[in-house]
This record gives sequence, structure tokens and C-alpha cells, in this order.
Amino acid sequence: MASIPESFENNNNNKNPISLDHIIPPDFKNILKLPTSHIWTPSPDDHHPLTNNSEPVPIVDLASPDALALTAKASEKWGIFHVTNHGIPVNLLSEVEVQTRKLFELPVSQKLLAVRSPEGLTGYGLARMSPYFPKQMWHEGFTIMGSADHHARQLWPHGHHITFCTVMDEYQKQLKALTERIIGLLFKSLGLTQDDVKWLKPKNGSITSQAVLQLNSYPVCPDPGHAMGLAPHTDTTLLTLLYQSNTSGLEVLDDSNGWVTVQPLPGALVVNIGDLMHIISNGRFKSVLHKAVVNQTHHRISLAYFYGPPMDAKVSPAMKLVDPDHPPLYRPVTWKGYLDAKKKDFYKALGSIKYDVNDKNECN
Ligand SMILES: O=C(O)CCC(=O)C(=O)O
Ligand SMILES: [Fe+2]
Repeated sequence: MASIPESFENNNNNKNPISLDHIIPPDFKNILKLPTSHIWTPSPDDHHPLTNNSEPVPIVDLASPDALALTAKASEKWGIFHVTNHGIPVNLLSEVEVQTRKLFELPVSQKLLAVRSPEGLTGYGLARMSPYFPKQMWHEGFTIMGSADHHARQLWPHGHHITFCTVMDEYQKQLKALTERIIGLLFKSLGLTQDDVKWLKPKNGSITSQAVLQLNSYPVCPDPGHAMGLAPHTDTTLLTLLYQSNTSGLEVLDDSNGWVTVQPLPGALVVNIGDLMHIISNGRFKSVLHKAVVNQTHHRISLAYFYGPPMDAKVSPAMKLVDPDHPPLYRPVTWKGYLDAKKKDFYKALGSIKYDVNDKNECN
């Protein structure tokens, strides 16, 4: 089975190696005027986000007896929601934030010691979606898969890597359990049992999921109105769990209200339905377009925990959700295949696996 590092590789069989311009972040602290390379022309739907008069993004209290129904409703209407009473200790959240800030506050020369390789997935660098856009984002990231030890030693050769890795290991362990719990709720709300989605598990049973922890940093920006933190995208995952600390910046595109700010809720985590969950739910759960904006006063950080099935497991609309009135919307696809589709045409990946009305429908 392909492992995540192979499958996420940028090499495209070395036909299109990613240029270093799309990997190496600039020294944001020393940029006093937004360079042309970072100026984004506003698009028609880039109007000011509605923070006051639009309906707020829902909050699901996981300890509530209504958690199941609320999760389903929020996933159908929004594709994104806050969770409270999630069981991740507040001091662990504060600690991951401290460690993340420590990393991004290192001098650029030191951060570059842990830069992601052109073929690689993990380490320090610009957003992996950078090559798909003509302009640069006001963003730097650090990607972890499993242990961060290798790159953390490059950042901190004199010992701090141990604390950093201990905190990130614990966070990943707890987030994995929470993500699986929320996925269980989502499946249950769709009427699916473990058996209905057993094809999500690999045949040899050795690896049951794949996950990536992405630390995002949005430095203070001299001209936030013309800059972009993270360009609009949907997540390629089953589910993403985001911790956005206390600085706002995350916005989601609401069909009727345009861009809506997901205001940080102290101690809460944000759950974001990914494209693969949208496919399994046969379009019932929304995979929402979201982006991150930047600001002039606060260095914003966020941590995104991306969770998906084994790379080679076939993902398709669940059979139970398909009937003559609800034909399958998408063709079966592996996560690996879907990532390749996204590499080919970033915004058209879902469309590329959508059944044509004339197709003979089949599903798992
Ligand atoms: O920083 C944020 O609020 C959003 C991050 C995000 O969407 C991502 O990492 O995929
Ligand atoms: Fe995202």
C-alpha cells in the first residue's frame, strides 16, 4: 500500500517538480510594504464578511443528548461547526499554541534549516497549494506526519525538540481519538454502521487511517486588505479539526451570505467536513469553501489536523444512501487518486469524479 509520504509527493513522476519559489517563505518581519507578488485582486464575492447580521456558525456541545442531531444538521447546512466539551484539555491546547508560536518566532535562517524538500511533505514551507495560484499567500507552515523529530532537531539542535515533539505527539494522539469519535457520530447520523463503511479499512488491517498535522502561521501584514492568508479551498480529507486560538481569520463561503467569519470560541475546536466525507454522504454533508485572511496587528496561528482513510481504500457514496431518487453523485476514488485529481485541476477535482447523467451508475 502507498504510504502518505509517497502519495502526497509533489513529484508528478518528476514531470513538474515544484520550484523553490513555491516552498521557501520570505522573511515576513522585514517586509514593510506588500510586494506585488503578494497583492491579490479582490474578486466579486470578496465583499466584507458578514460578522454581525448573518447566522453564526453552529456550536455542537458533544456532551449534549442532542449532539447527534446537531452534528448532522450543522454538517448538512454548513459543513463546518464548533465543538465544545470535546475532551481535549485546555492546557494541552495552550501548550500546542505556545510550541507553535515558538517555532514560527525563530529567525528565518533557523526555520529554513527544516525546510520541506521539493519531493517531500513534512517540514517548514509555504502552503502546499501555492503552485496553483498566480499570487503568493501571506502564510508559512510546518507539516508533521507522525513524529516531528527529524525536522524539530534541525530547528532546535540543543534540546528543545524533545518538548516540542512530546507536545505534538500527545496532541495528535488525542485529536485522532476525537476525530474518530466525530466521524462515528457523522456515520451514525447517516444511518451507517461500521459494517457499511468497512471498506474504509485496509485489507491487511495494519493501518486504519492517515493523518497530517499542519501548523499554520499568518504573520502581521502591512496591507491585509490586499493580501491572502490561505486561498479559498475545500479540504481533501474525511474530516479536519482546526484549533484557531483566539485571533479570527477563518472565513467560510455561505451560499446566501457570502464570506462569513468563523469567530474563535475559547476552548472550542472547529470541525470541517472534507471532500471525502461529502462523497461518502452522497452530497448530504457539505464540504465548504473556506479561506484565511490576515490582519495588521496580531500574528495568527492555527493548527489543522487532517484525517483521511488509508491511501488506497476506495471511497464512494455509501450504498445505503443510494436509491432511485438519490443516485450516486460520485465515482469511487482512493484518497491518492483524489489528491492526484486535485493536483491536476485544483478547483475541479470533485467535478472530475462526478457522474455524468449518462453514466452507468455503480457504487460500493
Ligand atoms: O487557518 C485557518 O483558519 C484555516 C486553515 C485551513 O483551512 C487549512 O489548513 O486547511
Ligand atoms: Fe482548510
